[in-house]
Amino acid sequence: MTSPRQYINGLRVSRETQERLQHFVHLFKRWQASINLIAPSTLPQLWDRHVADSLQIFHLRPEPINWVDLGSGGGFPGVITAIALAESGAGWVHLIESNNKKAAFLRVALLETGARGSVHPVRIEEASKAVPICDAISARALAELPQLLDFCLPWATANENLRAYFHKGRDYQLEIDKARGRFEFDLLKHQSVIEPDSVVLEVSRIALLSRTTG
Ligand SMILES: C[S@@+](CC[C@H](N)C(=O)[O-])C[C@H]1O[C@@H](n2cnc3c(N)ncnc32)[C@H](O)[C@@H]1O
Repeated sequence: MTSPRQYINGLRVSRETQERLQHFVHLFKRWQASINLIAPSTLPQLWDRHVADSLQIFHLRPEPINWVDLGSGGGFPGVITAIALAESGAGWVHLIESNNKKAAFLRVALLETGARGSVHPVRIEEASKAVPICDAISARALAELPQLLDFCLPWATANENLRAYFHKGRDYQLEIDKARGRFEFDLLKHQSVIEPDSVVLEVSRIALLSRTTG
């Protein structure tokens, strides 16, 4: 897919959101020429592989809430979620990205698309000091599930209704099994609308069992 349309991989998108997404893609391509925001080989599939993949998360939880996106990189899914929220005029996405060049891009992208979000150029391990409470966490292409759950703990402790959304590839069951050894959590698996083998894991009631690996 090379241009936005009303349905992006079956996910409905309003004209206003389409226009903001189109502007984001335009900016993204300009910045990608000078800093590596994504693997260059995936640039031709920017809409399907990155934008639509990110939109899946918003479609699972479209109500205006306080999000934290860990390791936002070039803005997937954090900026896309912040753009999707813009129409409602409520809710907010906190983008956590420690790389200064990427953080600079994210700031420009949020500003120029009128998205509802802000950038925190800090390590994830420190981020709950800047954003102590949230309703939802997302992370894509960042780490295996046990590490992601570890990152979520400060927010899960502060809000027992926290839900986290993680894009995962075909080896997701292996990661779930590893995580079960260290954490208690409830889990829903959503089949990806982009990649047949992939899922979005929705995790809630996250609690640490043990810090040791046995
Ligand atoms: C592989 S990229 C994925 C980016 C984006 N989520 C995506 O799906 O395209 C991981 C990003 O997380 C950031 N990152 C990794 N570890 C981090 C940490 N501990 N604190 C803050 N950012 C981190 C990196 O700088 C990088 O931009």
